Amino acid sequence: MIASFLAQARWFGGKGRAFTVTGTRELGRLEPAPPGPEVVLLLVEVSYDGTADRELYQLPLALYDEPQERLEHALVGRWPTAEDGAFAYDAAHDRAAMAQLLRSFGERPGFVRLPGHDLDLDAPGSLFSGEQSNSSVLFGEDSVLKLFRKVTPGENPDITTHRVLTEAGSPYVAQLYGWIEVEDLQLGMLQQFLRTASDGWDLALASVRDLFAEADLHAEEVGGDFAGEATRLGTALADVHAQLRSSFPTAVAPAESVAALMSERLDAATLVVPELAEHADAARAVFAAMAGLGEIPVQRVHGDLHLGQTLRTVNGWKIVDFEGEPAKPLAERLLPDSPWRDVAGMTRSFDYAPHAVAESLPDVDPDVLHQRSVRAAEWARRNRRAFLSAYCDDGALGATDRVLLTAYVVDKAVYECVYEARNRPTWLPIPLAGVARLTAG
Ligand SMILES: Nc1ncnc2c1ncn2[C@@H]1O[C@H](COP(=O)(O)OP(=O)(O)O)[C@@H](O)[C@H]1O
Ligand SMILES: O=P(O)(O)O[C@H]1O[C@H](CO)[C@@H](O[C@H]2O[C@H](CO)[C@@H](O)[C@H](O)[C@H]2O)[C@H](O)[C@H]1O
Repeated sequence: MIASFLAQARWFGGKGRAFTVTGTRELGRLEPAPPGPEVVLLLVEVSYDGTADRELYQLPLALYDEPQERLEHALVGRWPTAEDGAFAYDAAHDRAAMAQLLRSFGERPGFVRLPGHDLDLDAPGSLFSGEQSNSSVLFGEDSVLKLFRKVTPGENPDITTHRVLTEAGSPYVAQLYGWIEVEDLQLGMLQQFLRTASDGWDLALASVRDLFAEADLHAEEVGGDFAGEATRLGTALADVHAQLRSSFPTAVAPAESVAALMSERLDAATLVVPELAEHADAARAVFAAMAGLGEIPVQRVHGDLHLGQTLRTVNGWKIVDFEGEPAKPLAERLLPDSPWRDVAGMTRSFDYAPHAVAESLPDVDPDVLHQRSVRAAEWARRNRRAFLSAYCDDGALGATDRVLLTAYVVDKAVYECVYEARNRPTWLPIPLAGVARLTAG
């Protein structure tokens, strides 16, 4: 029953692989506060058939004696109890269960609350993003609880990075209010709800649509020009990187080993996306150029930055989700990395946005298609330049930085090919064309 629930959940990372649920463990129970349910903090172990791979997922359950029609879509199955067996629902979808979780902050061991914010413990909860790697529940207009779905023992970088930036007073993140920690598992993160936020990805798409609607104008001439925002994003990222450099350990890494990892990732990606093979030699040449750079500085970074991880508020841009690439093992996500990885992530996003809009438009004659692709490239170039220039504090990118950035951009586009093949196959052409362009000539 749990296996079939997992298989259809967007946040389940094992989609497309044969797996078995090899264990469940209760991490705790929150007593019912009638008419609310009993909440079981459940950990599910998943093993992938024919491999030694194992993963842990958090599936908090709301147990009710009677079926709950309003929660039908979140039914996990029947759960054994002393009596007949309860109806078990994914608790993230249940307001009453989430209210119990919120009220536990500062009350129950493991529900850690940071000072500095008068938390509204009675705010009503509603799931506002169940379609991501994790599930986020909004409490009134006060706070957001992100329940981590795939969990690994040890530090969760989303919590520790937010904590450091909150304590340093960074204006570029939502303030951390607390977290849930049971044994050595960090299960959830409670933070400031950014009430006035607009998603950076949505704003970028709106800007591109504005450009496409004005056949005779250039990107800088349309009302929805995004370059000012791209500039502010560059400033925000530079500031966050500087803060992370001063708060977490820094080091240097041999460029040769980083380049070797990129090549390995390319080999693995080519098995999933065979179309990458024709660009593999050119991509390896990009990585080889980087390998010759000696040692490169590394530090705590975001790790999976793209426009969808940025929110525009009345108080400027905020960066969210410091968990790193969802597919990477935790140990790897905690390692210091090059800040160019984040810059590359944004660079790729500036390429994605115009091409995602172009892909969504109905097919038309070749001249229009050509014109659209020229204008998509123009939008991407303009915003990439604005972002980079602000990131470098209006200075130009040095030759070494350019080589590094190019390698990280290619690496990111290769990663995206695998991500799209697994999650949104119709979008695969976007990063694939990116790899082709980046490695051409
Ligand atoms: N503090 C916040 N306030 C308002 N919205 C937020 C906040 N944090 C994240 N979001 C929104 O929720 C979405 C999911 O958050 P994110 O941290 O990226 O979760 P996931 O790990 O599931 O991808 C983001 O795209 C953003 O739009
Ligand atoms: O937000 P997540 O941490 O789950 O990141 C994953 O999903 C992203 C898509 O939601 C994916 O981003 C890719 O698509 C974006 C448009 O939807 C685009 O802006 C990004 O540039 C592109 O990488 C991300 O790679 C993946 O890790």
